[in-house]
Amino acid sequence: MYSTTLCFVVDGLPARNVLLGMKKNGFGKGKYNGFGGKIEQNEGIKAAVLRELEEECGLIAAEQDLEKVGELDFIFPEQPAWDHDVHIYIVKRWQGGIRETEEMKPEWFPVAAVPYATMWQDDIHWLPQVLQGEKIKGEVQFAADNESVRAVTITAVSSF
Ligand SMILES: Nc1[nH]c(=O)nc2c1ncn2[C@H]1C[C@H](O)[C@@H](COP(=O)(O)OP(=O)(O)OP(=O)(O)O)O1
Repeated sequence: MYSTTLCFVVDGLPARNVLLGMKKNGFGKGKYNGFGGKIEQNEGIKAAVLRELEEECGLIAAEQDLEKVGELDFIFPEQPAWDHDVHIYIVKRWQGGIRETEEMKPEWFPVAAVPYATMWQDDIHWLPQVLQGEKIKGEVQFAADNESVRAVTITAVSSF
């Protein structure tokens, strides 16, 4: 099981607007998501969050501006090599301008218009809570098509 990061850029918490990226290549291509990717060997989790944020949408933030809001395990019973966990963060303060990169095309969405139909199918089960300011932990198990959700368990947690 490998570890990844996922960072949502918001204008406050509860969020009114969230920055999502349309993934242009690789895992999750064609889906909107927060910014993130694999944590490299010997890399701290927050350092990985900041590296991926800058690589994917050009924004520069500091470790103290990152707020951990979630931890999920993604399980693919038909494709165990894809099993991974994700450390989810929110950032409300940043520097630099948003830019499209080779990996992602960023776009702001009002929270009421988050494009869940064009996102990973599990997101509707936990992202609304996160954008409201809740913290969550859980597990998502995918079906045989490695896309549909077979089972989801999400619990609210008070802190990380
Ligand atoms: N079911 C799911 N729901 C979700 O919201 N995000 C998911 C997800 N499954 C994976 N992700 C996120 C986690 C992570 O930010 C990203 C996948 O990262 P990967 O590193 O596997 O992909 P990349 O193709 O970007 O590879 P690298 O650039 O080499 O890290 O997608």
